[in-house]
Amino acid sequence: MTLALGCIADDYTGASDLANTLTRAGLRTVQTIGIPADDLALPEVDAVVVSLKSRSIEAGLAVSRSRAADKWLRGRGAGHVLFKICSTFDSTDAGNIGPVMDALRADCGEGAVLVTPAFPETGRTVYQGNLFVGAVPLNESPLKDHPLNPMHDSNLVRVLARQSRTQVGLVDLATVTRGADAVRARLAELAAKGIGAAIVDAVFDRDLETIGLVAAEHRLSVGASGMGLGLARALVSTGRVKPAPSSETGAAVGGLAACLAGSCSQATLQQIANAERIMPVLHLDPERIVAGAAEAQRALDWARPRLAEGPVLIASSATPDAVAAVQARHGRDAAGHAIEQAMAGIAEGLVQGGVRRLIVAGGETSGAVVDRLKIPGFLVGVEIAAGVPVLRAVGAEAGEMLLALKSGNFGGAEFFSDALRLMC
Ligand SMILES: Nc1ncnc2c1ncn2[C@@H]1O[C@H](COP(=O)(O)OP(=O)(O)O)[C@@H](O)[C@H]1O
Ligand SMILES: O=C(O)[C@@H](O)C(=O)COP(=O)(O)O
Repeated sequence: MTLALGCIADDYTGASDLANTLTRAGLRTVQTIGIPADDLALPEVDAVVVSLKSRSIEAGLAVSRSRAADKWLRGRGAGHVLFKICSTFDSTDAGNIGPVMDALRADCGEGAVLVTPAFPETGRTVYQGNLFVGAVPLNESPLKDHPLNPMHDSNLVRVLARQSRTQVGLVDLATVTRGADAVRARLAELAAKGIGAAIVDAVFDRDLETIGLVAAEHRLSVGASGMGLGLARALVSTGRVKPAPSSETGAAVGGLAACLAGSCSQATLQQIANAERIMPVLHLDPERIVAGAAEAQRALDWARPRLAEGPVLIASSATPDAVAAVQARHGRDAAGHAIEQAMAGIAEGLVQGGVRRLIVAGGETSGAVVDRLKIPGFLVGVEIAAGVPVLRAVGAEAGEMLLALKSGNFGGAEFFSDALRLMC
C-alpha cells in the first residue's frame, strides 16, 4: 500500500470527520485507532487517518505519539501528512497544536507550514487570521465555555504563536483569492524570513482548493476537514488519485441501539432535549460519577429493560454553569476524566448487553468509549450530518458494529434520530 495522503487526527470524532471529507472527495480512506497493529487487515486505500486522543493530554506525550504516527504513515509512502486539529482550534497556551506542529515540521524539514481550521460547510471561516464560528468570532462563540479548552482569543496568529517555538505569519484572503502562485510566493517569503508557520485565511471551499494545491506540494500541513478537502481535491485534480465512488453502506448489522452524550456543547444540549421526545433519556449525576462506580451501574440497570423496546440515550452533558460548579469542586481534568471513564464503562456494559449500534456525542468521550471497546479501526459509510459519518468497525472484539462519533458542535437539532435512521 502506497498512501497518497497520511493524516494524524488529535481526537476520534475529528478523525471520522476528516475520513468522511476525504471519502466524499473520492479518496479511499480508512480510520485507524492509533497506529494499527501489523496484523490488522487494512483494505487498499489512498489515505489513512490515524486517530490519536492527543488534544488534551500533556504536550510531550502528544508530540511523541504524533511523531510515531507520522513515521508510520511516511513509512507507507505518504509524501504529505496532514495534522488534523479541531475546526475551532481547540487547544491551550500549553498546546497541543503548536508543539506537535513544531516537532512534525522539524522531522520532515518543512520551511513554513500552512495552517487553517477553516471548514466552511460547518460555518468555520478564517479572515485576517481571525476564526469565526458562524457569524461570531471564536471568543464570542459557545467555545468560550468549553469544559477542557475554553477559547478566549479569535486571532489564531496570536494563539498559535503562544504555543509554538516558531514565529507565525499570515497568508491573507486577498493573497488566497489571487490563486496558488500568490500563496506559493507568500509562503516562500515567510519561509525566507525564518517564519515557520502561517495561518491561512479561507472563507469558501474554492479558497481551500487553492490552499490544497499549494499544501500538496509540501510535506506537512495543519488544519481541519477543510484542509483535508483542499488536499483531496488537489490530489484528484492533479491525477495523483483516481477518485473512487463514496459511501458504500454495507450490510445491516442489527442488534440493539443506544446513544451516549458527554459533550456539553450548546448543539449537543439541544439535540438531547429533542431526543427526549423520541426515546428514554437518563441524565447522569456528575457528583455521583466522580464519587464512584455506582452511577454507571445505575445507568446500565436503567438501560437494560428499556433497550429491548428501542434506543435509549444516557447523558452526562450539562450547562456551562453546572459544568463550572463540578469543576470547581473536583478540578477540570479530574472531573472530565472521571466522567469519560464512566461513559466508557457504560458503553462496555451496553455492548455486553447486545448493543451493536452506538452513537457517541463528544470528542474526548468518543475517545474513551472507542478505547474501552478496543475497536482498532473504521470504514466510512454514509454521512449523517456535515462532519459525521456512519462508521463500520473493523476488527472489533464485539464483532460487527456501527458507530457514529459526533463532534460536540456538529449535527442538526434532530441528530440522534437522523443517525438512528441511517444505522440499521
Ligand atoms: N456534567 C459535566 N460536568 C463536567 N464535565 C463534564 C460533564 N459532562 C461531561 N463532561 C466532560 O466534558 C468534556 C467534554 O468534552 P468532549 O467529549 O470532547 O465534548 P466536545 O466534543 O463537545 O468537545 C469531557 O471531558 C467530559 O467528560
Ligand atoms: O474539526 C472539527 O470541528 C471536528 O472534527 C472536531 O475535531 C471536533 O472535536 P470535538 O468537538 O471535541 O468532538
